[in-house]
Amino acid sequence: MGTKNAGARLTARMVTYGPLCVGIDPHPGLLDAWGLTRDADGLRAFSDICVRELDGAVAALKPQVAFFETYGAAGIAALEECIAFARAAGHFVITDAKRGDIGSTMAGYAAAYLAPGAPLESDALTLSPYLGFGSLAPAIDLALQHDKGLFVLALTSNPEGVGVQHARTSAGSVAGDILTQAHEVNARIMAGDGSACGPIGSVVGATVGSAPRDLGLDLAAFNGIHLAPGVGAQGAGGAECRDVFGSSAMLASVSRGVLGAGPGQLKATAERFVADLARA
Ligand SMILES: O=C(O)c1cc(=O)[nH]c(=O)n1[C@@H]1O[C@H](COP(=O)(O)O)[C@@H](O)[C@H]1O
Repeated sequence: MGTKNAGARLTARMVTYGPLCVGIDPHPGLLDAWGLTRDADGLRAFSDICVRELDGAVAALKPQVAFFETYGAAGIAALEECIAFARAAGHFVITDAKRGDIGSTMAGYAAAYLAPGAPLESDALTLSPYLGFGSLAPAIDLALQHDKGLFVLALTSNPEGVGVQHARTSAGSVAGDILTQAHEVNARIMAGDGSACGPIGSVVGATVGSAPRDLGLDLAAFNGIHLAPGVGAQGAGGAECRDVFGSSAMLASVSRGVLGAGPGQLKATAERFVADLARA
């Protein structure tokens, strides 16, 4: 194990570049708008532009696998190239696959994205804990073994998540239980490596408004990074991030809000989001 866990490494990047992650989400309409083809060549060109223009501008890049899977094997090959190129350029890559399964199947997903040398090896992976937080154990074990990061869905940015995530449990709420269990894993790792932040982050949408308060959650007490999608196209900005997260360690995630600006404008647009977050 290295000297700094993935959460601590990402924290250092957030200090250097600001708390912004840009999603590489090659929507078909964006491929059209960028003058690219709706195929693997288009995905490859789209990814290259994102990686090059956002070099030295953001703490992390987050390729969303769905937009690559659409094109089958050729799309997955483009995703492999996207991740490898971004990591080689020095980016911290959070692959957004929202994986969640059980036992050996979960282990398979984890190996795909977190094992050193795997074709899709990333710095971190998004996970869905809605088959039970404990079902994520194979991914957690592999992530800890190889100093990778995980982002576990807690309070997602979409309104449909409420019915599941706000459900009450004996200890509080489903989302609260997920944060608690992630916190416990982080505490163990931080005790071992002396870091101020653990490798298991959460996903809490910047659009969730008063939900954390309503559920009695103290996001600032969490010992990992909150990945906060919902900024930009889904309506949240710096002010909403401040209201939801206060002084928490928060990494705002924007896809269309940056990508919509088009080639040549990605860096300047990302910098405007960083400035808005800094003001808030
Ligand atoms: O895990 C995510 O990144 C995620 C979680 C969530 O609660 N909401 C959410 O929108 N996302 C992802 O964040 C991105 C949001 O894209 P934009 O709405 O275009 O900024 C998409 O790739 C979503 O899949």
